Amino acid sequence: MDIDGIRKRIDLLDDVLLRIFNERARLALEIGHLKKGLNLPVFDPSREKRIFARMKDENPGPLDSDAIVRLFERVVDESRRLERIMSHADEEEN
Ligand SMILES: C=C(O[C@@H]1C=C(C(=O)O)C=C[C@H]1O)C(=O)O
Repeated sequence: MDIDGIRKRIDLLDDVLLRIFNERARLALEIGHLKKGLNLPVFDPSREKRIFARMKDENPGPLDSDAIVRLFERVVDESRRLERIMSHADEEEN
């Protein structure tokens, strides 16, 4: 396949990633609301460790383990950021 053809396939995958990143963030926000109601902290390091370990175990490559962890750290970092923004917005409303 030529470069344009491969780029079209990448664009389609990027569309899927965009949807999935946002769906994941929505679920993290739901958890954020529940944790707030239960007075639990946003950051759950043991849960994050389990996510990274599972993704390393399931990783088929060619990305190596370090790359997978870096990518998931970024994704999880953004969910935490969103949870905090939501949590502060709730506080300002009340
Ligand atoms: C969504 C949660 O909040 C945070 C974000 C996580 C994630 O994006 O998967 C995991 C743990 C928490 O630090 C959670 O506690 O599950």
